[in-house]
Amino acid sequence: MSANQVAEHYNSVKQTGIDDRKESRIFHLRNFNNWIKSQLINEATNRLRDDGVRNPRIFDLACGKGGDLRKWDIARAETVTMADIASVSIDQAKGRYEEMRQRNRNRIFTADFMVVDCTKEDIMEKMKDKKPYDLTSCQFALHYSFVDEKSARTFIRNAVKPLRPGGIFIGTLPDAERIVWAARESEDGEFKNSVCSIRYENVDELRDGKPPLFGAKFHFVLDSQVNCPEFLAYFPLLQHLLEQEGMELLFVKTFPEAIEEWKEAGANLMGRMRALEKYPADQGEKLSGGPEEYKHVEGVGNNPVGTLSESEWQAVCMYLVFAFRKRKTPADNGKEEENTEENHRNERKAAEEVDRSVVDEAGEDVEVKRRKTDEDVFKSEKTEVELTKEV
Ligand SMILES: C[S@@+](CC[C@H](N)C(=O)[O-])C[C@H]1O[C@@H](n2cnc3c(N)ncnc32)[C@H](O)[C@@H]1O
Repeated sequence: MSANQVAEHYNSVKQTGIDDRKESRIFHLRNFNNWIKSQLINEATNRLRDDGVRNPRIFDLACGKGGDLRKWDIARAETVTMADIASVSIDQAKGRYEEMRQRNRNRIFTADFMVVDCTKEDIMEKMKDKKPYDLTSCQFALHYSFVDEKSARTFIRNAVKPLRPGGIFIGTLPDAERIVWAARESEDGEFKNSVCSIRYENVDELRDGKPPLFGAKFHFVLDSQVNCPEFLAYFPLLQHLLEQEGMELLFVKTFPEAIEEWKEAGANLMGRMRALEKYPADQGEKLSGGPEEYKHVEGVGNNPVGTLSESEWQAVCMYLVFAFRKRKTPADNGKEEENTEENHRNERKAAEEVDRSVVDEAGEDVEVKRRKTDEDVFKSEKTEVELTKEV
């Protein structure tokens, strides 16, 4: 499985229209994943504001078709560099950006687009603008690089090298421990429900209890769309590799933990993004799954709640969010001291802005209903990190 095959796969994925997306069995799951990304970006940009950065410089690594462009506008980005291995995706991202720029009459961040294999090339050599970045975001993509150690290390270096000291690296990725647990629960290494299936390729590795740290291949099919093979990225290993690149962990959460943390602050946005499905459905509307998918909310009677079908929830439980910060050297800290007065002024301005945006927000209130089976999500495997020397 080479990076070229990943590019070929993503280049051949058909772009879907809004109507197709609405009809999809996983309409709410997709919206939900977008909500998680929005909350994560929000959390990171709030931390940057605390550092006095109001218009962050952003590197969107493995940006795909530019699905996060609007989020960068909301984050008041100064500039965004978008990189992906799939040239067709980069063309679509450019097209979307141009549309946004025209709609906003040029009052939008500047953007730069690059087709690049981040497991092989040095991104810094390709970047036109060498000024350091405040935030790198890598959504649902980092794990592809875990095909082997060299690729993973190169990808990770590319993610963090462009950051300034104090800069933040955020991302989402499949939760390796959860996936191994789900595959082990099944007889043939395949977990399956009505929206997704996850098959671990080498079942013997699971039986031996030792999937490899790199090259642990699995196949994820979502809503019948076959994806290219993916690789487990054990979080303790990822953390170890990032620490070697001068990063420190801010947080890691499973998606269910992230929901618990962000559901109040993000409730309005959740309503607007239609991240949850209304149960019971309005008259004339259909639920996206069969009745067996909503047993956990059967008791709500006529008081509608926001929820996800059981199968979508199981898919949600397969992911993690994380954030790391680039460590500052004593010299960097000295520079920060000199700017303290300016930082305070910026912080006050930013606080006023946050207050205003809260007042501006209008949207349906939603209630997040958790499932009884949540506890299952936190079962984990012990991971040992044994690595070869620097590649
Ligand atoms: C699941 S998509 C996620 C896209 C986007 N980040 C999002 O959240 O919608 C994974 C992306 O990773 C990109 N990718 C995979 N391997 C890559 C590599 N070696 N270098 C750059 N991009 C890569 C793919 O082309 C694809 O666009």
